[in-house]
Amino acid sequence: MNLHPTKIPGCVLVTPQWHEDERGGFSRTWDAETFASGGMATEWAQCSVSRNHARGTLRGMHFQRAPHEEAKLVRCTRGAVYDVCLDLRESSPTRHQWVGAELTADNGHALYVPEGCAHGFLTLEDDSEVFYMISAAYAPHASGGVRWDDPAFGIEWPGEVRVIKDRDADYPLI
Ligand SMILES: Cc1cn([C@H]2C[C@H](O)[C@@H](COP(=O)(O)OP(=O)(O)O[C@H]3O[C@H](C)C(=O)[C@H](O)[C@H]3O)O2)c(=O)[nH]c1=O
Repeated sequence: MNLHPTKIPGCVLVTPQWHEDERGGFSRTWDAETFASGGMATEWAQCSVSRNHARGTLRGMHFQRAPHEEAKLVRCTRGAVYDVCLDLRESSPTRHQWVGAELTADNGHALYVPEGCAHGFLTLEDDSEVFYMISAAYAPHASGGVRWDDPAFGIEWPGEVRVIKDRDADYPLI
């Protein structure tokens, strides 16, 4: 497993280090010691999965309000998604900046989204599935969101948004 810091402090691309033999390959996807060395979550409160029927499905941009902020390790376990971390931390030097990564079942890449950032993804294939490891218990009353297409952020999505929940489409512009 390799950690690749991004321009957003605390947001890390995690890539597999395959141990291959005639059967295939094996790679670590998370371990407490490595994540601790990177200042990342070493405990998880829940794991969740998101299934998406169609290419062009957008979920996001979601965050959890204090004291229920979530750190997330997000990976695509079927198909492909374009995953985005958006920095909303008041004191961050990269506030309102974003990073994106193509996560696919084939590449095995994962994006670590630190607390205080919003997260969202656009599916790039039909029947794409996303697996989350999340550092805090689900707190629906603390959920919030910002617009995927807010010009204040300028997120460059690599495809048409064809399916989006009204709740997500109707978040106010900041
Ligand atoms: C997030 C969540 C949802 N739910 C239930 C609540 C609803 O009945 C149903 C769908 O919830 P929602 O529409 O909020 O799911 P998404 O739009 O995929 O939300 C997620 O999408 C973005 C991209 C994220 O990063 C978060 O993981 C999360 O906000 O699952 C739960 O029971 N537990 C949970 O942790």
